[in-house]
Amino acid sequence: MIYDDANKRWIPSGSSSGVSKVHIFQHNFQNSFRVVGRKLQDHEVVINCIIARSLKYNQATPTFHQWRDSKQVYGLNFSSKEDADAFAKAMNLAVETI
Ligand SMILES: CC(=O)N[C@@H](Cc1ccccc1Cl)C(=O)N1CC[C@@H]2C=C[C@H]3CC[C@@H](C(=O)N4CC[C@@H]5C=C[C@H]6CC[C@@H](C(=O)O)N6C(=O)[C@H]54)N3C(=O)[C@H]21
Repeated sequence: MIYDDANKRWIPSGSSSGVSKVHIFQHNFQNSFRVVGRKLQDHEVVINCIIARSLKYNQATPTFHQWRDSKQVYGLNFSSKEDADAFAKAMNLAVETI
């Protein structure tokens, strides 16, 4: 999800709401990481953002985590606490590695 600051509400990122698979890719040579999320149904890319060293990852609830970059705030509504924990672990590891 993306936070629509103008209208003070969360909106599904991408063309419609739906379940996506979210990965963290490591770029070997540039020691950089990128979060990419794609809709399960049609593979639409719904999130694609670089993880910066300064990223602060906020676990607002056990299944809703969020972070911001210079442009916007990203939110992930996880389908399970286990998924949320696994993603948070990978995200924090990525931020520490940069
Ligand atoms: C200092 C700073 O930037 N602070 C950020 C957080 C942050 C801290 C440290 C580093 C990075 C970040 Cl990002 C910040 O405060 N932001 C980021 C934008 C977000 C917007 C709204 C308000 C409304 C209340 C709260 C919220 O979003 N919350 C509560 C749990 C709740 C859970 C599910 C998601 C699902 C969709 C929506 C809903 O339920 O309908 N929703 C929610 O409603 C979800 N909040 C926030 O959370 C707000």
